[in-house]
Amino acid sequence: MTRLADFPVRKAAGTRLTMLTCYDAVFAALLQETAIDAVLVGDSAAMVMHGQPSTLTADIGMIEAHVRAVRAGAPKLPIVADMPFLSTRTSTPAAVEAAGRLMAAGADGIKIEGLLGHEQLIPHLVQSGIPVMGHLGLTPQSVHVFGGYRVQGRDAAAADAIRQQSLQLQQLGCFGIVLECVPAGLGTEIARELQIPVIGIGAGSLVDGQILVLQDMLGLGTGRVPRFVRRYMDGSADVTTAVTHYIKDVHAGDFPGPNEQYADSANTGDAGSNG
Ligand SMILES: Nc1nc(=O)c2c([nH]1)NC[C@@H]1CN(c3ccc(C(=O)N[C@@H](CCC(=O)O)C(=O)O)cc3)CN21
Ligand SMILES: CC(C)C(=O)C(=O)O
Ligand SMILES: [Mg+2]
Repeated sequence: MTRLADFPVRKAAGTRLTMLTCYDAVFAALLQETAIDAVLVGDSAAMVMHGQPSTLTADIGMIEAHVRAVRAGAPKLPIVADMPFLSTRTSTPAAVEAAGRLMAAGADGIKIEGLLGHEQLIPHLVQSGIPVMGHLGLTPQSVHVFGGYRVQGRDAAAADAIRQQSLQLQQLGCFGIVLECVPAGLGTEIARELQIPVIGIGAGSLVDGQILVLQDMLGLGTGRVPRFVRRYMDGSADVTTAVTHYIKDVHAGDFPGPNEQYADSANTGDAGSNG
């Protein structure tokens, strides 16, 4: 595990950083025992955990509850928490209060989608003691502006805008940036230009680290997954098989067995409790 403050050091050392999303205490405890560098309590929780069609319904209370759960399951795991849709857009005091709630819930830093309109907020948060991660390329909170979850930065002008914005995020004090769904060549160039690590998701292999949604890589999703996902487990099939076995065992009277129930008090001499 790596402290968020060490992210730029890790880049300088040349070892790739690994992140996954995490929304709950069970997976947090499992991930803390691996060599994962940090987890993201992403606003993708709205889609993955709450069944919503986009991330727009995530709010500060939702992210805060998931941060609390992850921190409860993993006291030492570095946690980055997403600032949800519009939480940075109404005013600086509102954004500071929202970020403060995520930090108080156990986050070690926060992630903000996009640069434009955040030029004053990002250094203010960093100066206030809150490590900030940037997020460029496909920023899902702008799905309705993009007109879908599409690859970003395909033409020269768009690629240049993302490149300029990544440099600006570095100058504003971000400790790293997530770069989502851009051509691999653009990912490579941005990683080469920045001193802070570029954590890619659909940005090719020549960036400084990778992040995926945990349920996607475990095959626990229900629908279609993006092209950039590699499946390391067939989670949905394993869960269905286990539940099918349980139903079969109950119907057959095989569950519970002798060691999966309690003996009668009369037979054990246990007088029981009257409290
Ligand atoms: N489960 C999950 N995984 C994610 O990676 C994820 C979320 N949810 N929710 C928030 C965003 C949305 N994301 C997405 C969703 C879809 C595509 C997708 O289907 N992309 C097309 C690209 C098509 C193109 O422009 O060429 C693809 O075919 O991969 C990409 C990122 C990434 N994030
Ligand atoms: C996909 C990652 C980068 C994210 O922002 C999320 O899971 O919300
Ligand atoms: Mg997100």
